[in-house]
Amino acid sequence: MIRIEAATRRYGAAVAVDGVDLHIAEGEAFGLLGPNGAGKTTLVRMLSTLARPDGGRLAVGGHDTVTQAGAVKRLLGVVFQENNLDRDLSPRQNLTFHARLHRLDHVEKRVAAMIGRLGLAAKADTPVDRLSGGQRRRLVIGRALMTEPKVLLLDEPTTGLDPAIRRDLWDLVRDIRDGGCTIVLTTHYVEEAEALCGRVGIINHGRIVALGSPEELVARHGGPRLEDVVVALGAGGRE
Ligand SMILES: Nc1ncnc2c1ncn2[C@@H]1O[C@H](COP(=O)(O)OP(=O)(O)OP(=O)(O)O)[C@@H](O)[C@H]1O
Repeated sequence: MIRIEAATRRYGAAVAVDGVDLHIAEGEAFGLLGPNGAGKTTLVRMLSTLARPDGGRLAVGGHDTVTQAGAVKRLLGVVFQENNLDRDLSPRQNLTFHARLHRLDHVEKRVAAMIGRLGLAAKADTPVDRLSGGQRRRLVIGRALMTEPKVLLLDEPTTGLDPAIRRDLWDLVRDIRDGGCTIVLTTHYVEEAEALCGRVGIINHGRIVALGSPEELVARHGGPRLEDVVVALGAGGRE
């Protein structure tokens, strides 16, 4: 579903992503794990067509992210770190606006179903301003799901949330994964990658320094936990 070949992106003299090769199969939940500045967001921005690679190529569903950006975008749901919701509007209004923008049919029904799925029925008509951080995050993810994407890109979906709320969001991500959507998620949190991802790439200084299932990485690099592997590979920084 996703093929990344020798992808490179520079900012001035700094290399944010440095020759990354990565294939992600349909239905996989893949985690990109690494410290601040490792290149995770840049890689996700390239996949989402927002940033062009300086070298190499990236393809989603067989479509090139540069020359076939429109086709790529139709397959994608993207959630970046900033919530960028309209804070004066309610969840229902935010989702309805998004659905109309994408010319979806049966908007009212779709929006009601999504609000139920997100567990936001009690807050459906409350301005976003008055929702908790966790509820806002759910809403942003739900908004990205409105178009029924084949691939969901989640850039640090739980950063800044407290642990209990983070676990609530994990349930939502598991539900999306179990529905067959391919997921690429970036995270600082080792336990998040272990909880959600069948395969993990550890990224540091723009390079993938280890790749495999959490269990494989622990076995290959000496555990006892994935966290030890991350630290051993020198990618251990956390917020
Ligand atoms: N627009 C930009 N202009 C200049 N440098 C940038 C830009 N975006 C990213 N960088 C640099 O590229 C490198 C990789 O950044 P990136 O945001 O991809 O890392 P990250 O792993 O997502 O980090 P974080 O966990 O902090 O979000 C960093 O050194 C960063 O300073």
